[in-house]
Amino acid sequence: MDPLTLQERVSTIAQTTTDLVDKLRQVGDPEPSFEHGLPPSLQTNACAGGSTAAAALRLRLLQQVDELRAVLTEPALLLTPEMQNPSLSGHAIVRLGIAESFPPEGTTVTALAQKLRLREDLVRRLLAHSATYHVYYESEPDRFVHTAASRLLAENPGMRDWIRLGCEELLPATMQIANAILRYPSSEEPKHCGWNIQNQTSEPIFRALAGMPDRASLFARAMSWHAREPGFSPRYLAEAFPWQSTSTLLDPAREQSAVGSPDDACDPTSPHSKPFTIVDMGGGLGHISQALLAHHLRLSEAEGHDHGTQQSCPSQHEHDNNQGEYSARRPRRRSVQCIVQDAAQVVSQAISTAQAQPATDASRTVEPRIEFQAHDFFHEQPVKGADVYLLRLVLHDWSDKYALQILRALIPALQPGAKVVVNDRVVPGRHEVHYLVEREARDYDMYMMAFQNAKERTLEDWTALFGAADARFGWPAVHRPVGSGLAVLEFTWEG
Ligand SMILES: C[S@@+](CC[C@H](N)C(=O)[O-])C[C@H]1O[C@@H](n2cnc3c(N)ncnc32)[C@H](O)[C@@H]1O
Repeated sequence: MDPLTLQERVSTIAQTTTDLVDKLRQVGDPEPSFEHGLPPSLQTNACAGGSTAAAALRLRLLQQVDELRAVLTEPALLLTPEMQNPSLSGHAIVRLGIAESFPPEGTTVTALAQKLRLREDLVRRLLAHSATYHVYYESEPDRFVHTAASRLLAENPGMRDWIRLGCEELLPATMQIANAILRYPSSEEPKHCGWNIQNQTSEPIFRALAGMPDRASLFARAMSWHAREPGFSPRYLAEAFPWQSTSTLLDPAREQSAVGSPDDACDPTSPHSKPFTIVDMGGGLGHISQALLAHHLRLSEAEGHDHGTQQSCPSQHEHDNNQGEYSARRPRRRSVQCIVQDAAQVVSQAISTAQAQPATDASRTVEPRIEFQAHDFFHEQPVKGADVYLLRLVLHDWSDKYALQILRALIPALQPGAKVVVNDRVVPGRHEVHYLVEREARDYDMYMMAFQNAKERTLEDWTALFGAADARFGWPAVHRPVGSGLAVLEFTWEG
């Protein structure tokens, strides 16, 4: 426990504030405000840490202010935040259509209530409650205008879906965690969790939702919005991805040799002449594979290669005549192909979504390198000998019992040196990070517990899981991109 006095806390807050303001001035950004929200240099996932110096200072300030606030709060109120939160009015504001009907220029309560055919006093009370959380601002009696938060609510359907998902599915399920544990104390079954008790069904959530199209659709929309949050951008994975089949993230010398010489790339008998194959297991609609391929194309272009596809190999004559020059050239990157696997119905949706989208230059280059394949990851992996098997936000959906089954079903496909890349949350260890950073991961751990009897994992949990699946998975290379909510763990199959 931190023994700082109030005066010391305030002094550190003042110092961090001064540093932050200086940093914003240096980059020419305005200060944050309720009206406009955060300036560009601060727009990152607060709890994942900052990708800029200003964002890191903002995170430090939030932590210091949170501690000051908590130390000044009555313990009884620390224990009952659910009794005081913006969702008390926010959910109704979303469900009743107030959020999207609120005009950009602001409105009187009377006009808004008439437009929505709602009782005026109810609309007034909902907005007034929300305004105490800086969502709307009462600029004069009975007239409200937007803040940055309410504008986001008005303009962004994904934000509204996320609020509904939280209030209608997540929170009610967490309130049944204790009942689930009492009823099934040692179960690892997905159907024995809070969500099932709340919804009085013995079907695991995703199977049950298949029979509830409206709720399934809300779930899918909210999750895909959440996945686009800055801390979940696929670019973090793309940048940390082991692009060379035998490289490690931490060993540039090996990485260099693994790229292969130009001769390797052009020798059909060399392993470097085959496309680098990524199997994106539980890859949904293929959005992560698309991002990986687009990143790889940029890498190849930056290195002056022809997208890494048709590698322009010299003729024997050119080769003989230009041996010195040729050897001095930069190594080539292998071309990349992705195989996106998911449940059959998701794969059909992925194919029809891809066909419905208008072709762009980027999609014309990326899409031929993506193949969709229906595959249940509890059954033996059909794609043998790929370079990378990617599990992004997949294993956290499953208890250890089922995560082990997924990993063991993969083993027959693995060749020595193959990578299994996990892009998932790593719950920080004790005192490893500030508690606000840990809190976010632990909040999600509670949701996973309530949903599928699943879990978020610490690094020890991840290594123990892979070790229990098979000792040949080895020790992971761990990459924690700054600003990302997810880590990249790279296990190399030692075969
Ligand atoms: C949380 S989503 C992650 C999607 C994607 N990897 C991403 O990072 O956005 C989990 C995915 O696992 C898929 N899934 C669930 N059970 C599966 C199974 N038995 N076999 C294959 N895919 C499955 C779901 O359909 C869903 O697309």
